[in-house]
Amino acid sequence: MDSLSLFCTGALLAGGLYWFVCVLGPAEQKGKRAVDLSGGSISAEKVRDNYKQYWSFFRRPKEIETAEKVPDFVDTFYNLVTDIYEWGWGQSFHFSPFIPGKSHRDATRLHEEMAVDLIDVKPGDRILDVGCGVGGPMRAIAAHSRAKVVGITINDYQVNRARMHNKKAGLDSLCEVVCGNFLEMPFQDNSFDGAYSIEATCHAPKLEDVYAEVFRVLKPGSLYVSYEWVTTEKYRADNPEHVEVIQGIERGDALPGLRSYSDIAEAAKKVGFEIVKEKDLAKPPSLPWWTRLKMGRIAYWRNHILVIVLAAIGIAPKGTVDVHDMLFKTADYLTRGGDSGIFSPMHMILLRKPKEAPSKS
Ligand SMILES: C=C(CC[C@@H](C)[C@H]1CC[C@H]2C3=CC[C@H]4[C@H](C)[C@@H](O)CC[C@]4(C)[C@H]3CC[C@]12C)C(C)C
Ligand SMILES: C[S@@+](CC[C@H](N)C(=O)[O-])C[C@H]1O[C@@H](n2cnc3c(N)ncnc32)[C@H](O)[C@@H]1O
Repeated sequence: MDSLSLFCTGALLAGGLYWFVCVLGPAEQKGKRAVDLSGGSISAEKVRDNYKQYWSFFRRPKEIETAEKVPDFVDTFYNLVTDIYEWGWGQSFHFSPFIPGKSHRDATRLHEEMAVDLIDVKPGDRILDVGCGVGGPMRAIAAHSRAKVVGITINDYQVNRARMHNKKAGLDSLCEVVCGNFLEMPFQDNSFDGAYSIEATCHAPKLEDVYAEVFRVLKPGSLYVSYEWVTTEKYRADNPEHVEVIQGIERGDALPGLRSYSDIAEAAKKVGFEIVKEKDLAKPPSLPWWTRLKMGRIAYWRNHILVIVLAAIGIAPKGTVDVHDMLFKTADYLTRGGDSGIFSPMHMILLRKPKEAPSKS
């Protein structure tokens, strides 16, 4: 081979690699590139060990049942997955029903705006985002309602990402992000005009505990809406396939145990909320929320090859391949949960803190 053909072959290979990594790599809603994948606040060399530690929670079920350990385990999970989520999904870490003729981005935004419309918020009100991720919903909701949104997340890497995105979007005067545990929130009693949680309270070992905290910080008379992950009325605990799917969802999404749809209102009433409305937003006429996951399978294969290559050449932390593999399998369990109708990630409950405390007789 003469030097000209050698040069051309080299240039072609380099161009191909650039295209594969930098053009195909980024997510639909850009925020992260494959070459920037990290282990969140975990140093690159510790990602694999933390991944193993994450799995050990499931090998010793007694530990995961120990409620105090759950927030740490959830924090580790989000260190491992936050960059991959942003890269492959965008800045909103939740699902939404498919809407014909609308992009995923628009369908996501509409699902978020519905939450704030339900809690009847006025410009200037102070509202709480319980489990805010990197703030995709918070920014959409602040821009739509002009309310001041305070988000809380257990994961400090997400706090930094969310603050950076808020600034970039010019919404940092409306959006504030706090690192903390939603089971013991660093906020005063009766200090919010409304609250919402989008696919976040499923990480609480006991739903009553997080609902009680939201109840405490809300002003009397104000509203709270939550989109809950639940098993539906179609779930049968004696069907091995159902059990496999639900356990697969729990393991791949850091859940201490999925709740039944019928437990949600009970938990809310126990802490003092009035139930205003309850509806599974995944039910017809809504179109499947899992379409995007199902359609994305080819892209996820490509992503997997990319992650293997990047880890092999030392750009991505070694354990990223294991984490990506776990998510790949999780996507399949979620799709099966959706197809069979035994699982919903959007069981909506709208609650009011009564204007007056119930009288003690
Ligand atoms: C509410 C939660 C998270 C919900 C979703 C945002 C995420 C659940 C599963 C995730 C993904 C699965 C497959 C990944 C794919 C293999 C990768 O190449 C690109 C990212 C994925 C699509 C990733 C994106 C986010 C999810 C859809 C839980 C945790 C309570
Ligand atoms: C699936 S993400 C959803 C994020 C956001 N609501 C969205 O839709 O983009 C769940 C969020 O809940 C947060 N979370 C889970 N357990 C928590 C806890 N105990 N305290 C505070 N945040 C928690 C996670 O850190 C993460 O930000």
